[in-house]
Amino acid sequence: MVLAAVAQFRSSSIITDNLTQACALIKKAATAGAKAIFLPEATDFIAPQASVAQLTRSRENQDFVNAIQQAAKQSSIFVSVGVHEPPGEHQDSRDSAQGDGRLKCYNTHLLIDDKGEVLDRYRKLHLFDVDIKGGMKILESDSTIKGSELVPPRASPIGKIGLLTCYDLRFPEPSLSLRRQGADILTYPSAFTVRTGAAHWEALLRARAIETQSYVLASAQVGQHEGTKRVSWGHAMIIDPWGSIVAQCSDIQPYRPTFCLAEIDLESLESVRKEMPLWDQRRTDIFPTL
Ligand SMILES: O=C(O)CNC(=O)[C@H](CS)NC(=O)CCC(=O)C(=O)O
Repeated sequence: MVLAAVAQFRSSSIITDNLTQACALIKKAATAGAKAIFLPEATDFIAPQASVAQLTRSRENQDFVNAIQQAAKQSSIFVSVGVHEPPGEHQDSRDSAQGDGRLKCYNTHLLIDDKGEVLDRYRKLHLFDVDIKGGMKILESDSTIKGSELVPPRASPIGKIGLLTCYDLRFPEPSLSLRRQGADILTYPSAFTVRTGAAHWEALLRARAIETQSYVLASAQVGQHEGTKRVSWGHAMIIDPWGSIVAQCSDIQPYRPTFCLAEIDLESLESVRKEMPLWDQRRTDIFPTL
């Protein structure tokens, strides 16, 4: 069995501050014995929409990913982290089809190994464009280009990791597809809103764990993001393949950067899947295979 750490903290618009707290958590999780740590969506910064394009292209933001890679290497730990990624170097031809002249970014989930190499780069497929009465109006697509592919699960010391992000949680298709491709662990670095988080966060995470019979690791932004109207729900947690919440970060205020830890037990994952063989029972004669 191996330990995984799932982080919870509040990113501001100061990239260097966010880097400092992320690196401190990486080190601490490694010292606690974790083989992988999962940092939230937008760990690099959360800022007003108007500054997203500029911050995404800033020097500090380039340095951010390099420094996280160094930290992973120094502490010999896998790191999953959500960042704003400028299109360009890794741009694919479909980006231009979505372009409307505005500078945009990808909402990218990076998986970095214990040598500091970026193994995978998943770009959020579903963008959070909503207008909720009593909640928030957010148009993520104003600043963000949607990704165009799912990344196959990646082998790691804690098992095969499937990469998703935040709002993707509401769509069962990518989690079913990742499970079919061999994932043991689904990861949802997030920044849920308070209104939708209170109503849906835990239910959705547990549903994804139960229906895929996989671990679900859900890191989260928490609290009020300075200079914006945004408040994040927190409640970062780890759910096992039976649907039990096996670890959860504190909800005591004032919020401090923190993580929760849980053993990833792939043997019990296999017995859950064997005892209730959902994958052999799927009606692929009636429903399409995802
Ligand atoms: O880029 C950033 O600044 C960070 N990204 C986010 O906060 C994203 C897009 S605005 N948030 C969500 O997807 C929340 C989903 C949610 O709350 C729900 O599904 O209910």
